[in-house]
Amino acid sequence: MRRVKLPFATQNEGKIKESKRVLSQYGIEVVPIALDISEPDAGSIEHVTREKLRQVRGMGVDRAMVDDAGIFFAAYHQFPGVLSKRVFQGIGYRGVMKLLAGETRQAWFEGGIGLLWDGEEVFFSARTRGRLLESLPAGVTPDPGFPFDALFVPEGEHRTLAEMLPAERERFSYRVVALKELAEWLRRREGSGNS
Ligand SMILES: O=c1[nH]c(=O)c2ncn([C@@H]3O[C@H](COP(=O)(O)OP(=O)(O)OP(=O)(O)O)[C@@H](O)[C@H]3O)c2[nH]1
Repeated sequence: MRRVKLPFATQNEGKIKESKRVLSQYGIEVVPIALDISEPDAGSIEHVTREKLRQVRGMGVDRAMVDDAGIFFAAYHQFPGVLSKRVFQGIGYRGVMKLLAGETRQAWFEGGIGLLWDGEEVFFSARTRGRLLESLPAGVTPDPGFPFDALFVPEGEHRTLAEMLPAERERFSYRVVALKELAEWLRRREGSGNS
């Protein structure tokens, strides 16, 4: 596939780093763009992702990617989900620990990626299951954009996502799964006839 530029409408540094790393392997150059998008505070990840895409389209952009993601605690119903950012900003690790005291630690991440490509809209999604530790492991400095990575141990692992190198983390990242699907879609779309 010839190199393509993919504008990414996000303010989250963690999402930018992860998507650049994955998509550069496919010849896709992620270019962050700052757009003023207001996020609905209810509904599914797919609903919020599609709503972000709708707003981007409304700004006259014809090629862009958006990402919406969140963590879901098995102890609660669809929570915090699309509210993950706001809930964490409000209650921090101390509040999360209180919410989960005496409850199942099972949790999953769910992420949606929306692609707007020459007027066409495509949605990709994936999940990663795991559990949340009862406290932050010693020596881990949480990434402000990905605070739950510091507590989240994916199924089949004993380390948190934050303790893994980026390349190791790829095996467990729902975002990477969705990004790879997006890359394959773009390869099919842009691939033929190009070097
Ligand atoms: O530990 C984490 N590892 C991840 O991989 C991850 N992905 C999402 N999240 C959390 O869920 C919120 C979603 O927020 P979100 O999708 O609304 O994004 P955001 O507002 O940060 O950026 P934007 O893309 O909307 O500009 C984020 O703030 C984080 O708290 C993650 N936490």
